[in-house]
Amino acid sequence: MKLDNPDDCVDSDAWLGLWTAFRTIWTEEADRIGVVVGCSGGADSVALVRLIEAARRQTASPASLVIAHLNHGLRGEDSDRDEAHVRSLAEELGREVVVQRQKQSRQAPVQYDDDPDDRGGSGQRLDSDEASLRQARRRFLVQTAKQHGCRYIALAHTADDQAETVLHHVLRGTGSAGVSGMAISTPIEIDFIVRRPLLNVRRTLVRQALTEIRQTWREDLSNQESRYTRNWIRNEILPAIRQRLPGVDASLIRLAENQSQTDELLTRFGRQWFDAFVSCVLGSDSSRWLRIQTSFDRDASRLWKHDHELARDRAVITRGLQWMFQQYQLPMRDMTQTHWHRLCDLVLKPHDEPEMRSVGHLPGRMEMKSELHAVWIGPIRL
Ligand SMILES: Nc1ncnc2c1ncn2[C@@H]1O[C@H](COP(=O)(O)OP(=O)(O)OP(=O)(O)O)[C@@H](O)[C@H]1O
Repeated sequence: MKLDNPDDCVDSDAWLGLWTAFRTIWTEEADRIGVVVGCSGGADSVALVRLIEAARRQTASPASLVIAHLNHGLRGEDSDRDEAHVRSLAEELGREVVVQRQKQSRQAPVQYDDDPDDRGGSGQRLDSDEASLRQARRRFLVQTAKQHGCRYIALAHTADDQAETVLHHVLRGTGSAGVSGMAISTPIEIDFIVRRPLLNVRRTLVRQALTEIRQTWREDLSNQESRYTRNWIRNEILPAIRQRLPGVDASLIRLAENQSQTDELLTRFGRQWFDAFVSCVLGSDSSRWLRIQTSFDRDASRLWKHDHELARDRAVITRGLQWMFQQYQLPMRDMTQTHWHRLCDLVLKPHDEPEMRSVGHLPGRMEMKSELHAVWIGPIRL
């Protein structure tokens, strides 16, 4: 069966169902934008490559589609077979493939704004190993997008991944952002957008569709082991809950949708708060400091003058501070609830003397200072 065009697969109900769900998110506008697709060789990402390829051909779009695979090399020959599978898929489609073999050295974790699994604490060591792999993939995908002039990075997360993510966050303890799960579109590193066009699709539909169109994929057998908390939730916890509450996945997904609406609103206020109250100041030794205005006397904060309560709302300030950390790429991974509370308290109640005083440290060897009408954080390297 030829797979270049979705019309070639009309005899597959599952493929058509998958194509329709994909097309509600991946519009014709998306066809005109260069994309890097992260492909592990697994069912979901193989399907995503096929779908984006079909969309490109349907609209005869010349925009690039780069297939990117990071070979972590953790499963010996099995990893090499995954890589070979991705290479042969790219060759069959006549698309460029970028493969990188990961060096087996530990790199310092880097926080990415949109990775919900990276929010809210360190968790167990194994889980943080898994988070490091995910971060290495993100670094690689962003780098590939930069090198190929692509704006989109497409990932194949499904509705099942969303349900697992939300439950994982709830069990581990999370803020509102964690309960929102993953978004269909998230900006990353200013110039790029992570797209998740399969986020409303169930994993079973993907597999059924691939089987019907006779497209093979690689099965990562290590996913069946429950060593990682994420796999344990996928393999043991969710199936056990489903036996008694068959609608659990839908409930978790709905919870994420509802929460993300509230969360968007909070982020909007948080950004406005940041714009009104935060400025970056060059220190005497050419280091930089962030100055957080705590009074309403600047022109920029006029917006907030008529709504003092909102400007002093803890949730808004905390979100504004988190936005500030993202904008200046400050190390957020090691920030605990206690750090956020401490910062928030300082902003709400700075010292009432005019002299600046050091009032503690933050992760990443940063210092907090407080004075009348302002809190300072730094030094930071830009
Ligand atoms: N080794 C990899 N190289 C490039 N991209 C990857 C790699 N592993 C995963 N991705 C991308 O990141 C997404 C999320 O990763 P995750 O580990 O949750 O997926 P997965 O279980 O490997 O699923 P699948 O490959 O079936 O999509 C994948 O859907 C895929 O788009």
